[in-house]
Amino acid sequence: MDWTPNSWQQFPILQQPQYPDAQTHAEVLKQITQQPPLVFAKESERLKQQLADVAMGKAFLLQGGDCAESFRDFSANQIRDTLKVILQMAIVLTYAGRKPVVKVGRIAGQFAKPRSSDIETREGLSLDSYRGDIVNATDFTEAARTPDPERLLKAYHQSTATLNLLRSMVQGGMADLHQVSRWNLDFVQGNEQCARYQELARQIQDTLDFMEVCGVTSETHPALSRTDLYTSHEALLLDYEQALTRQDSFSGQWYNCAAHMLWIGERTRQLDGAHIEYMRGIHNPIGVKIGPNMQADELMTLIDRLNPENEAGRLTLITRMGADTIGDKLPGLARRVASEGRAVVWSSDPMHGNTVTSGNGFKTRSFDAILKEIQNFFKVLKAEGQHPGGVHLEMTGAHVTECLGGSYHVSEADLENCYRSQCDPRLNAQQVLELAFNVADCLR
Ligand SMILES: O=C[C@H](O)[C@H](O)COP(=O)(O)O
Ligand SMILES: C=C(OP(=O)(O)O)C(=O)O
Repeated sequence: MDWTPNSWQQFPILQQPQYPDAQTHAEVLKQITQQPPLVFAKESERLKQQLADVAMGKAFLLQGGDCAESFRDFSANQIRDTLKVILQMAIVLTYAGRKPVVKVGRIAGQFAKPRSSDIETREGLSLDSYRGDIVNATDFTEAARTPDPERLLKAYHQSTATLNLLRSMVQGGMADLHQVSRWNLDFVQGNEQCARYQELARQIQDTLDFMEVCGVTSETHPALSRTDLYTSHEALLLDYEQALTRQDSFSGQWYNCAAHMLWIGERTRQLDGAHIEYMRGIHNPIGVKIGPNMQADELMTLIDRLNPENEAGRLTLITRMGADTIGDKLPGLARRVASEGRAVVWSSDPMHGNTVTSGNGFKTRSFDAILKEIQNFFKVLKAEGQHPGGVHLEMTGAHVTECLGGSYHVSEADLENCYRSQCDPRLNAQQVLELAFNVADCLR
């Protein structure tokens, strides 16, 4: 069947808000259709080429950022801190793995959340579940939980402002390797990771000093002072994604211009569903979450639909199976993908299969389970002769206490100190750096 940006409307769809004010919803979508794109097709193609290197084992993918961006926490400092923690993790991984690290943020558009239940009930009152700031608000009142179409426009504008600042920061000097040892390490002071990071920074500085003597500086080699940071989000609200789907004037191909990379969530990847239909037609690099119930035949059909040309870099399979389940479930899938010669990036999301409720009622994840899922991911793929290509993390540069453990030993009692996530628990900056050193050990 021919694909068009709206052909998904002919297919069954899950996880969409029901807007009581349908007219305003239609008007807002029309306005978004007239807004400028956030990214260009050529940038998405460049990311696809870099992901092709990941698929071939020549680079590593780091994808991370907020569970859900929020209107409340939107600020320059928050964007800077998230970027910083992505760059720091990337430096640790680059140095350890001796391979380029492709950096993709869950940022500048990661607003919409799929939920396990459409309804939340508290003390006998049932309201719509919170679905991300792009849809409704967290307060438990009928007004706050009613989907408000104006939020689509607000999310679009916040995404553009976020991306604008990110572009300035990564091109304007913040990613300069010479800065690396000078970055304010407040967030790791006193922690054993601080000494490890400073030692790494010292080694990089030594190398840079040597290169400078040889005439290689940021001026002669701008790559030392700049980097690429790509954006990504879950393509969940298809009417919003459609409004930002544009035809490239050079190639005539369609691209989602709201982000460089989009992924399909575990809850919306039905083979005959609207999300697969939409994603098959856009030419961006795309990801799909692979939970523990995925069967090998189903996975092969999914790959055929989403990447019929077997283009390397087009498709990233993001496993999220649970630390204790991945060892049983992934080998069969990896073997089948390899035996049929499919060029995919394998990436590990160690967050979504390890969510638990703490004794004191917080939705949380333990650092140990997160690390264990990544270690098992590496173990399985190496045993199957496949490249463990990347990690996909919910993380923040802020000092939150949302995930348990790590070398600061965040305990159940600590969770209430700074639990700010509006949906799922994120790793904080210390936990990210600690995880980076552990992933680096896997890469070596
Ligand atoms: O981030 C992912 C999902 O939106 C989230 O895990 C769903 O959470 P729920 O099971 O509380 O709805
Ligand atoms: C919803 C998410 O994940 P999953 O689809 O794997 O549950 C997510 O990554 O935000």
